[in-house]
Formats: sequence, C-alpha cells, structure tokens
Amino acid sequence: MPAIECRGLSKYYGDVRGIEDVSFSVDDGEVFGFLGPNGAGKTTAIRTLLGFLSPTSGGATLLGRDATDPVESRRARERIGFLPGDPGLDRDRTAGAFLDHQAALRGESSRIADLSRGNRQKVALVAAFIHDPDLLLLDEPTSGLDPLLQEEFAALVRERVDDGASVLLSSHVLGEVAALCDRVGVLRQGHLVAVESVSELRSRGGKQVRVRVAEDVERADFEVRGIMNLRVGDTVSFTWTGGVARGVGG
Ligand SMILES: Nc1ncnc2c1ncn2[C@@H]1O[C@H](COP(=O)(O)OP(=O)(O)OP(=O)(O)O)[C@@H](O)[C@H]1O
Repeated sequence: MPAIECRGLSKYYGDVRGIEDVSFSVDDGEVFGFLGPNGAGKTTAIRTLLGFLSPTSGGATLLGRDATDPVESRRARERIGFLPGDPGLDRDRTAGAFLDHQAALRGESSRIADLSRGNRQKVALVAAFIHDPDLLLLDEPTSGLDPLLQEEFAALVRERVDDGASVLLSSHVLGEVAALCDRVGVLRQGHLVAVESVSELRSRGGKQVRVRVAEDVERADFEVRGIMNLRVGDTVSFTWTGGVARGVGG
C-alpha cells in the first residue's frame, strides 16, 4: 500500500487555480519532494491531501484512508506529522499548544509570538516529529533554519525513514530536495509537470547560470521547464537542468 495515492486532484479557490489534475504516489518508506516556485501549488496540494481544504475534484488516500472523508482523514492524521509552511500562521493552535505544554512542564510560560521565525520553525518541527508519525508532510521545512539546523533536520528525517516512515516535503530549492528525496515532482502553475528520481536528475546535472539584464524582467519570463532555483533581481540566476541543444522550454 502506498503511503500517499493522489488521483487527479484539483483545488480551485473560486476562479483561482491552486492545483489541477495532480496525480502521483508516495511509496511506503519513500521520501518524495514537491519542487516548485512560489505560487506553484505546493501548499495547496499538501493542505488538500491533509483534508484541510476540500478538493474541487479528484481524490487521494493517505495511509490507505480516504483523504476526502473527514472521519477517515482524521484517523489518518493521527499517524501523520505535519509541518505548516509558515508555522507563524498556526501559532495559536498546533505549535502554540505544544509550546504551552512544554513550558507548563517547566513551570514557565512564553508566547510563540515572541519567538523568532527560526525558533517558531524549530518548535513546529518538534511538534511534527514528536509522535513518531508513519507519514510526514513537511511544507518548506527548512525555511528559517540556519545551515546547522538544516543538517539536524535532515538527520531527523533520515532517522524516521530508517524506522519505516514515508515523507512528502516541499521546497523551492533543488539542492534541498536532491539531498533528501528519492523522487521529485516538479509543480508549475498548479500542474505536476514532471516526476523524476533524484538519481536521474543528478545524472542530467545542472548548469548554474547567471544573467545580467538590461531591463526589468518578470519571474514568469523564466518559469519554463528545465529552470530551477530561479532568483530574479538585478541579475537573474538559475540552475538549468534541460539539454543544451534544445531551445528553452523544449
Ligand atoms: N486562500 C487562497 N485564496 C485564493 N487563492 C489562493 C489561496 N491560497 C493559494 N492561492 C493561490 O493558489 C495558487 C497556489 O498557491 P500555493 O500557496 O499553493 O503555492 P506554493 O507553491 O505553496 O507557493 P509558496 O511557496 O509561495 O507557498 C497561487 O496562485 C495562489 O495565489
């Protein structure tokens, strides 16, 4: 039984597309990464899988349970660890309740709101891992963590996987998914445009490209297949994982 089976999942916010017709599966014991730029639909996909958003169409199972059925979804979540993309948004709920509990044990009290973003992220990470979940859904897990903590996080994930857990994590950084994941699904404008094993991605390599631009350019101008780690500013930099002979987007 796969840990996640997602079939034609779509979620629209009114007329705005969050994700469309997303299908993939995460095998038992596998680490699967969602890679995509801001707005690609990573958070929407994760929150729909968790049953926090109801899908516009399509369906999914998590740990064999129907993610679109509220009772089944809740049963599945008992065995799932979830890290929200911005734990600050959930400060009065999951992470806050966790910190209060910890503080109460020490006879102290402190507010999540007083913590730095990095420290909030740490609290939320502990909360996601604390019940030894069978499945972890981690939305941009290392944003806000310094490099040392990113390493510790990676060790934590590997430990859970060694114990048999499966993981879905999202990131806009190729290096992060490449370091942790077995397979990567590339999301672009709500669509899952490619699913590849990390070893395939590695074998294709990737060229670091930096371009100085004479006039203003939009991110959208560069969001084509083959371009990853896109940064648009005074200079534009990205990792090109496509071929050299084909045209951009080919
Ligand atoms: N609550 C909402 N209401 C309306 N549109 C939304 C809502 N949440 C997300 N969207 C839209 O859905 C699309 C996908 O957004 P989503 O947050 O899932 O992307 P993401 O890949 O997680 O990006 P980020 O890395 O910025 O979190 C975007 O166009 C976004 O504007």
